[in-house]
Amino acid sequence: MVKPIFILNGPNLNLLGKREPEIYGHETLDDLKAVCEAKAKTFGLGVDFRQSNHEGDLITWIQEARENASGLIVNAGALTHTSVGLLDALLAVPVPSLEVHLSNVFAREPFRQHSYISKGVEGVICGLGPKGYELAIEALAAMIGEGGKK
Ligand SMILES: O=C(O)[C@]1(O)C[C@H](CCCOc2ccccc2)[C@@H](O)[C@H](O)C1
Repeated sequence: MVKPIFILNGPNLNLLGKREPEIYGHETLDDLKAVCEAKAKTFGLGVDFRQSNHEGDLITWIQEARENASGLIVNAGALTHTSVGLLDALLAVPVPSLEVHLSNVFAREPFRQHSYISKGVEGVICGLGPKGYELAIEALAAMIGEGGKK
């Protein structure tokens, strides 16, 4: 049995669809979960989709992914721009990992244009909304199929 893809979402992503639709779209987090589950199913993969407003939860879940995930997608929210703890956790993950952002962070405020966590993943997708999550799942499916180790 192939282990699921962990999809971990950080602070304030529980507000998706409720505020700032001009930046983050109208889809709710539940809508995004459904999109991810449907996409993963086309590759015969399951999804473990989580969200927390707490850095420690995300660190614990990334550590859990070491043994229990076939791949990892992280949208760390604002912690992207602050957290060495998340980077250290990601550096210890042996499975393929990708960073995703709904918005094009490079077209926004300067402080959003640096990621502490990008050094801990294989690749980054940003600016494509929920499609970015779908593309990340497609990429992970290919990476997992190629042997799946970082
Ligand atoms: O574009 C992304 O996915 C971000 O990770 C979203 C973060 C924000 C999380 C969502 O925050 C919301 C706030 C209000 C309404 C909806 C979402 C932001 O801090 C990053 O720079 C880029």
